[in-house]
Amino acid sequence: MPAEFATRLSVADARLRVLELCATRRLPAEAVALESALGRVLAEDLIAPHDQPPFANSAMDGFALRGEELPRTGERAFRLVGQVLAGAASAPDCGEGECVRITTGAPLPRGADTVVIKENVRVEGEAVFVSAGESAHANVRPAGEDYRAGEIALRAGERLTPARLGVLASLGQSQANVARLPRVGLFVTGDELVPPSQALGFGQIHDSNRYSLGALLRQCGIEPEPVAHLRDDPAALREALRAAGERCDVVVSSGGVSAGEADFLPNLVAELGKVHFWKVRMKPGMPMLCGEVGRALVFALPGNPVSTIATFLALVHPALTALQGSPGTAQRTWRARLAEPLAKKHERAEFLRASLQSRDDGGLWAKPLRKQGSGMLRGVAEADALIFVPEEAHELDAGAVVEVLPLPGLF
Ligand SMILES: Nc1nc2c(c(=O)[nH]1)N[C@H]1C(S)=C(S)[C@@H](COP(=O)(O)OP(=O)(O)OC[C@H]3O[C@@H](n4cnc5c(N)ncnc54)[C@H](O)[C@@H]3O)O[C@H]1N2
Ligand code: MOO
Repeated sequence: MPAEFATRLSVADARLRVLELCATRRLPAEAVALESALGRVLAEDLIAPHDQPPFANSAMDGFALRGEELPRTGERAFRLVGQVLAGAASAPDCGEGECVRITTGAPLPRGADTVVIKENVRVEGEAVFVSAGESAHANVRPAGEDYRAGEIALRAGERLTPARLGVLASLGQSQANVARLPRVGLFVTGDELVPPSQALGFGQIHDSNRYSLGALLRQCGIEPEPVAHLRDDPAALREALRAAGERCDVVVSSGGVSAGEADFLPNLVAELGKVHFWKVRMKPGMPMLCGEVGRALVFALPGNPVSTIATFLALVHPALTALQGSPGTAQRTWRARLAEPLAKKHERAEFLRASLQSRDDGGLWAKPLRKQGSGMLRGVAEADALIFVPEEAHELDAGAVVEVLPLPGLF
């Protein structure tokens, strides 16, 4: 195994290295219909091609008139000269002493600058009586009050949420220019693994990482290639890695990356491509490896089910978003207070499984769960978030502010 790769990196350094690697591998843009663009990352700024709203319009159902003519005392009658409903082909003008019946969203008639809601007037034939107390310019939405033509409405790197898809549509876009999704190959390795549908023989366990990892990828909007189960056989692993390196942008694997007699992946990645780093000072997940084979970035994650999830969240998720040009939510820092004191003996950073509680005083509190073993899925299954305990923190009091990484699907 060649020695020229970094090892035992801090989580922060590993993340920086991953982001550097992704910066040189940005995925190209493609046009996608809005219906399919949820969760995708914009590849270019969207400049508003027109004002939004495109014309001044009424915010309420009522009567459009000239605000300067509103009575200061008593009431005043306005002559009703017509109506304009949302979607009408034209609107009558509003002259002195006149008013026009208007509905929400309808263009404001020329001459009018104010809408009085229908609940506040009395209509007698052609006369509309308005009392004192109304405000000039009320209930009018000026053209461009939301977005002005020419301004940046959405920025490259922003993930398309339901509201942002609405913005694109409201500005006349039927497609979004987004980064292509990474093609991800997913391997689970290990002779002990059998599918959940198969009865367990001696020393066998059901393969759970295939489902956890597949679901984590789907929550990133990525449908992985059909998952390959590889035996702990160097020839099979070599061929699978080599082939995946030709067609994938990213390869994610679980298992076979530590120090055991059947842990072949580090040597194979070094042989077929390059190891960027192996081992990160985190618990769980220390043995993870990042390298490249062919055109694919390779993330070989430790097989312990919790280690697999923690390393995915800490380092693979940021990579997947960075490849698409998004700073990503993984980089967003959430803070909470510790619901109970913590003691950590080792020198690695720790990702503790925790439940989150949003208390009445507005504070967010994180309570570590009891099952913290890296093979104990129950800990993550019952958790809302991972508490990040930095390397240097050994004793933390209840109430201490800590960084938390919400598990996908929580927000
Ligand atoms: N002598 C040492 N032993 C170990 C070290 C070490 O540094 N020196 N590191 C330990 C740590 S920490 C971890 S984490 C594991 C990681 O090992 P591997 O990545 O090589 O993974 P495996 O040995 O293949 O599996 C570990 C564990 O996880 C189970 N597993 C594997 N794949 C799946 C799956 N798809 N679904 C469910 N469970 C899976 C597997 O049966 C093992 O129990 O190594 C420690 N050892
Ligand atoms: O790092 Mo291992 O993931 O502690 O069990």
